[in-house]
Amino acid sequence: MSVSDHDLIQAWKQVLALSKLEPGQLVTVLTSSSTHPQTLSTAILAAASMGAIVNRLDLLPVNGEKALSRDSLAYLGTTPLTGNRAAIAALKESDLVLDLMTLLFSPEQHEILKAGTKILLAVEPPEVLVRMVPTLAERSRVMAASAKLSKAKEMHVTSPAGTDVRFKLGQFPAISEYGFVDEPGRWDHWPSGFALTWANEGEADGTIVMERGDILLPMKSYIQDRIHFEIEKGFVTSIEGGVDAEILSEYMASYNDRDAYAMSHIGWGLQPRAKWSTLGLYDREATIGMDARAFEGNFLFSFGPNNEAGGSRTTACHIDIPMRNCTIALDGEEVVRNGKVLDGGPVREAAE
Ligand SMILES: O=c1ccc(O)c[nH]1
Repeated sequence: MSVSDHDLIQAWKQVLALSKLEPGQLVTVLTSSSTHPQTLSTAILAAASMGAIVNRLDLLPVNGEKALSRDSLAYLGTTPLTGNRAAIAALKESDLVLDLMTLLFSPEQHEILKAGTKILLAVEPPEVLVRMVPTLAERSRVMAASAKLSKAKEMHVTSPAGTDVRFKLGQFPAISEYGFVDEPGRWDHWPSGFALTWANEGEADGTIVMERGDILLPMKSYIQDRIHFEIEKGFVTSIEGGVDAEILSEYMASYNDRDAYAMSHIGWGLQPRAKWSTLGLYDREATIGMDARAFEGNFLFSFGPNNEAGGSRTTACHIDIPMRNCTIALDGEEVVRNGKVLDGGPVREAAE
C-alpha cells in the first residue's frame, strides 16, 4: 500500500524537526539510480518548506558488477564518493545530508561526519518510513539501552536452540540508532530503533545457533533449518546446517576476504512498530529489511566490517542476522529474556 505525498511530507517534517533543521541551513539530498522518487520529491519539499537551502547531488552507481545483489547494504566499503573530491567537498559543507542512496560503512562517511555534517540514511519504501516515523520517546529508550551497553564489560547471549556466546566489550563505543540526527556529526538511519556495539577485537567466543525462522540479510530469507556458527577469537570458524547454511557459506566465500568472517556489530531491537513477519510480505528487492533489523527483542548480530565503530576492518561483505527468542545479559544482568526486552516496554509518548 502506498502513502500520499502529504503523509510523507509530514513524516519528513517530523524527522527534520527532530533533527533540529534550522531555516537557512544547507541540506544536500544524496541520490543515485535506486533512489525512490517519492521519497526524494517529498524530502526536498519538506526541507525547503522549513527554510533550508536544498541541493541535490546525484552520484553514479558503483559495484553493481561485483555485488551479486542490488541490496544497498550488501556490498560495502567503496561508494560513489570514493575519490570523488567534488562530492565530498559539497557534503562536508552541508549542515545535513539526506542519504537516499546508502553511504553506510564507507570511509568517506566518517570524513564527512568529522566535518560536523549530520547524515540521515533513508532508503526504505515510503510506507515503511511513514509507519516508523521516529519519536523522542523511542530515542530515550534506545539511549538507555546503549548507555547500558557502553558500561558493560561482557555480553552473554543464549537461546533455547543452543546459542551460548560471549562478547568482551569496552574497546568500541555503543551506538544508538533511533531515526534522526539531532547533533552535529551524527549519523542515523530512518527507520531504525536498536542499540548496538562491537566486541573487542578477537574477543568473541562460543556458539550461535540460528533457529528456523530467524533471518539472513541480505538474503532476506527466513531460514528453514538451524545454522550452527562456531565463533572463535572474534571470527566465525564454521557454518553448519542445511541449504541456508550452504547459501550463506558460498556467498561469504565469494568475497575472498578473511575479514568477511569477523564478528561485526551486536545488539538488540527496540522498535515496537517493526515486525518480524514483514519481510515475508515484500518482494525481496523492495526493502532492505529494516523491520527485521529493528523488531523489538531481537538479538541482531552481524559479520564483516567494524570501521563504523572506529575499527580497521572495512571488508565489503556485510551480513546481518536478527534472531528471535534469545536471552541477552550484560555483566550478568538480563536486558532481553527469550526475545522480550526487560526495560518496561515502549516509553509513553510525552503529551504534545
Ligand atoms: O541501520 C543499519 C543498517 C544495517 C546495519 O548493519 C546497521 N545499521
